Amino acid sequence: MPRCCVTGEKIKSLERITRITVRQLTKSYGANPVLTSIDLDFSGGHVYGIVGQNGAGKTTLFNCLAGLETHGGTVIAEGGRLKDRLGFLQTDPFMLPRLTGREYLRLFCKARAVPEGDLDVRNVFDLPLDRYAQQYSTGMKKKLALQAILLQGNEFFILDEPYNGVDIHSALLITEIIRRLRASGKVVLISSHIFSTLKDTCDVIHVLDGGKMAETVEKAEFKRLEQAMTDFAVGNKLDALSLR
Ligand SMILES: Nc1ncnc2c1ncn2[C@@H]1O[C@H](COP(=O)(O)OP(=O)(O)OP(=O)(O)O)[C@@H](O)[C@H]1O
Repeated sequence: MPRCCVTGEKIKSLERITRITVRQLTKSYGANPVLTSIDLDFSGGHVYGIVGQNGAGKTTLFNCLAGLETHGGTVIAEGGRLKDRLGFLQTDPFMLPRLTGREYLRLFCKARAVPEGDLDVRNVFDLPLDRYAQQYSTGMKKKLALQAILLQGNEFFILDEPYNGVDIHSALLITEIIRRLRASGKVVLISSHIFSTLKDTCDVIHVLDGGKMAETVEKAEFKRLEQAMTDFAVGNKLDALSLR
């Protein structure tokens, strides 16, 4: 049967994002270059970390990959249309007023035409689903937004600071979720300002510096990267405080 005749549901199950290729991605705000000639390769079953100082361009890169910003260069996905298979957890997820957590999850499921199932059973973060999501705490909003993109069954996950604001149990759960996404062949891209969270989950860490990809580090080299970052961050700055 030709692919175009299969029902929408079946087409979805055939699609699998196996590889994403980013070439010469460039972004400027006015005359201000923010990302310069970024080349990246992502493949299924891998977790990629992005680190960089505040303002290095991580969120801008994510917005470009998610199609929320115009940019130069190309983002090519093999195996399906990226925007139909992308789950983007933003740093501060936006919640519409007067929408409960349950309605938020339903909206995301409807948007992808996937069954929502029993949301109380699937409420892995124990969120108060019948409260207005806008009134959730920072960590609760983050967990609700993550839950929503997981329910959608996406193939490519961009997690912008997924641990930001969440409690210790949720952080442990998120780490396990990321491991399982990798095990089931998904592509996961994470940014975090806490090195240990990346060390635990990533296969590769990309270092973004002033909008340029400065370094790509494999797992075997994470310790060296952590030490280099610590040396750079601390240096002799604390001498002035006479801390020992
Ligand atoms: N809409 C915008 N208009 C103009 N400049 C912007 C805009 N969004 C971001 N920038 C600039 O682009 C640069 C990169 O910002 P971005 O938010 O991508 O950095 P980041 O690495 O995610 O930082 P952080 O770690 O603080 O979240 C910064 O200099 C920022 O001021």
